[in-house]
Amino acid sequence: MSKYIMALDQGTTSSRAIIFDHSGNIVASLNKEFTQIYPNPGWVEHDPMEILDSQIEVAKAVLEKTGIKAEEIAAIGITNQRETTVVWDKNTGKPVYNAIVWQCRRTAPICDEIKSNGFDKEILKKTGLVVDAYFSGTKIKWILDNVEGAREKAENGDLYFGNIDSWLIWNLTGGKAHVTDYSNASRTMLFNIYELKWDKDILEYLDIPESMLPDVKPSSYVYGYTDKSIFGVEIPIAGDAGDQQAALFGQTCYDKGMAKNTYGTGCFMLMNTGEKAVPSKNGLLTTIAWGIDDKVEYALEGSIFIAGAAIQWLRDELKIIDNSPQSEEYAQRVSDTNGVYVVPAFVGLGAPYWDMYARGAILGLTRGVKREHIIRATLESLAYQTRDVLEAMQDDSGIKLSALKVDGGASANNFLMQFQADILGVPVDRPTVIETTALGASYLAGIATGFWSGREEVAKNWGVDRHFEPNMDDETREKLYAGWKKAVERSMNWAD
Ligand SMILES: Nc1ncnc2c1ncn2[C@@H]1O[C@H](COP(=O)(O)OP(=O)(O)O)[C@@H](O)[C@H]1O
Ligand SMILES: O=P(O)(O)OC[C@H](O)CO
Repeated sequence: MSKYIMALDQGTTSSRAIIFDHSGNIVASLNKEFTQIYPNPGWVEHDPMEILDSQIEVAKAVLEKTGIKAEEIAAIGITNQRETTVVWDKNTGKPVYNAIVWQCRRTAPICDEIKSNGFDKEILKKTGLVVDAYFSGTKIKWILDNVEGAREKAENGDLYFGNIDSWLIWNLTGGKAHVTDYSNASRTMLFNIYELKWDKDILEYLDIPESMLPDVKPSSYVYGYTDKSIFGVEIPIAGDAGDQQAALFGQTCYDKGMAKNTYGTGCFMLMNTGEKAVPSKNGLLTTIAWGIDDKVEYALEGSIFIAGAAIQWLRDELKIIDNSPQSEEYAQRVSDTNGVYVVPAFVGLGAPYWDMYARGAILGLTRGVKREHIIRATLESLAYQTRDVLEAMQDDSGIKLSALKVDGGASANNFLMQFQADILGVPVDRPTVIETTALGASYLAGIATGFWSGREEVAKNWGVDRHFEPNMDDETREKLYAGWKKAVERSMNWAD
């Protein structure tokens, strides 16, 4: 009777519900954008209640739109913007503060202090992460130190911390399950990715009570059931993974050396490194890909903070395009950027630079520069940033990619994908389903509940929509890329 799986994909800019059938095809999808809150320069917040409401609203609406009954949903898979931090009172269910978003830079001074004490080396060794305001640990500390009464409540055991996955699961199960999965835990900067437990030394250093933290479970596992009041029936919640790890799973990168790049708000390249965690020499992160059947697999990750968000900036702040897809048409009206580079370091730079104080820059402006050039340069910046992390990844892993699998909203842009192949000198493969984040969460939930037998079965669903072959001579490629490196240098170490 149950014919479908529903994925709830809670991203940085929108909450999405997608229903998949047994062949991994999208039956229906709905999404809702929600408010981005910028209280100070470099600060980013979300309202956890708006996130929860928008997520439940699209889940109900997608069922209504298709006429599919809740009984026909075999399981729900959750996937989420990672690192974003919610702290709530477990007695009232109310957040004590807005969610502090992964992009938020407010905890840069805490990170500087960690580095000046040399504790960053210990953190890197235990968590695989470069100390940065990106991760949840310092965000929790900031809330406990700055929200009146929060520390006292936390010490009394009244507060829960969660990334968005935990916040959603706790609410969807009617407050029964306070859980997360290995992939999300590995993004908190509090989880020892080798011993697979919360790290007492880091918790002590940051003064975070362990009682706030969720139980860590596999990524494909029945965490609980939706409260009857939501869909009228109880549906198992059986998949949970951070959105980038879910995309790796949805792209069926199940073997060591397989990699994908997701072009959403940010851009995240992950390579499966199997049962071995590979430390990086080049500013990449070592992270948990997923935990299945009590075993974890690891990945190397290049995290780029601003990708599609730069296209939204062209739309919402500069107002030089009406919608994101229009960027493709404008970019193709000119044959190059007229020497312009856009470095979208709006919230600092992630991999491989890790500069919390870098800020955005437009370089190479002359009087002949038109909006088409700026739009094209903004799109090209996604491809240059990807080359930065691909080079680091190939060096760390010793593996040369024969093709790069892509997905996410901005991978629909053909100009960008062709330029990407050109600037990498590596072919780019776009699959038929570019909503691989949601697909991966569905696979995890479907595998846990027997809807699919396992990875071998779902791997058969992957197919190419379009292959982009590099078509640029080496000299042009290297000249353009050298210009990018020069532009990045100018944007670094800017903010106080
Ligand atoms: N055709 C396009 N060209 C360029 N960017 C696009 C295009 N379509 C969507 N985007 C960008 O992709 C992002 C949305 O992708 P999505 O995968 O939904 O992201 P997220 O999960 O981070 O919310 C937005 O930032 C949007 O600007
Ligand atoms: O919302 P996305 O898809 O850009 O993903 C955000 C990442 O999970 C941040 O680490």
